[in-house]
Amino acid sequence: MATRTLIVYPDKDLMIQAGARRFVLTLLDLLSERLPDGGARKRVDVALSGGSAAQPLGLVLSDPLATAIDWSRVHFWWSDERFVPADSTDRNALEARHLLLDDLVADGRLPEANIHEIAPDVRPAEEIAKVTADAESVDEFVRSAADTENDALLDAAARAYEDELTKELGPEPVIDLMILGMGPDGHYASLFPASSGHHEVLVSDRLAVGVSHSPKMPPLRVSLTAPLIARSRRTWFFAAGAGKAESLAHVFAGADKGGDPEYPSSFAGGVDEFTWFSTEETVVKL
Ligand SMILES: O=C1O[C@H](COP(=O)(O)O)[C@@H](O)[C@H](O)[C@H]1O
Repeated sequence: MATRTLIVYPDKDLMIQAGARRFVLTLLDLLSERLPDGGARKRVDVALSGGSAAQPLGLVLSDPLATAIDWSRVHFWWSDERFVPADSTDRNALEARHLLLDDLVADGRLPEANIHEIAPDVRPAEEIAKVTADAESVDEFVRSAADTENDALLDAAARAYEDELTKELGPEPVIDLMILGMGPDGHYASLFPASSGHHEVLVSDRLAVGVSHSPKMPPLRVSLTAPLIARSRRTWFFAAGAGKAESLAHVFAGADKGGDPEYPSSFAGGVDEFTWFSTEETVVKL
């Protein structure tokens, strides 16, 4: 495991700009890397996240070095996804498509087949609205029927993603560059604190899991699991804002003790690199 490195910028804007440059240069380097046998690396697998960790993507194409990237050898995955319809603005994949991927696909640089999205919710809108309401019903029978339906769909989506990961990357998939964000409660991907009733961060026998009743909206999600995230070659965290200062301190303290389910980001890591990018106001409690 790589030792944790912390980089603290004066503000979020600089963190995002530096993140975009670092992303371009890292992709270029990974694609140009010579393997021990002298051969070239065939592909680079990147996992994206939503929210602030996605923001650098919007600046990538303005970097002059971006034209040197052979995007046909880059594959995109997600650390987590909101289980909503494909055209919902809540989709992390849609956000990344708008920020970067659509342009690359449109001009033929990135094959659509290199974009590995987690399945969306394909139920009709009225059915989603009804099941969503039922899942919050005071009637336990109604609530349990809604949960059963949602959980089955989430599990099917998680298993389909596991199948795609193993089909593409073998039985022990490893992501080359894992890009994560940390929420103010210390969650990463869609792995939430234990006190919110969630224990998915402790799941060790799956590559991806379904998450229902997420404490952050929308309530249905699919997430990569902690062991898969922790064995990524390079892992980057983006965490900015005074509202994340308390959690960041707990996450670092938890990580030093092997992980704290109350602050799930404490379970993350990287094999060759593990770097946190943050801002002055976010590190005040460290
Ligand atoms: O809901 C989510 O939140 C986390 C953190 O988002 P941030 O905007 O506070 O950085 C994000 O990394 C994850 O992908 C997303 O689904």
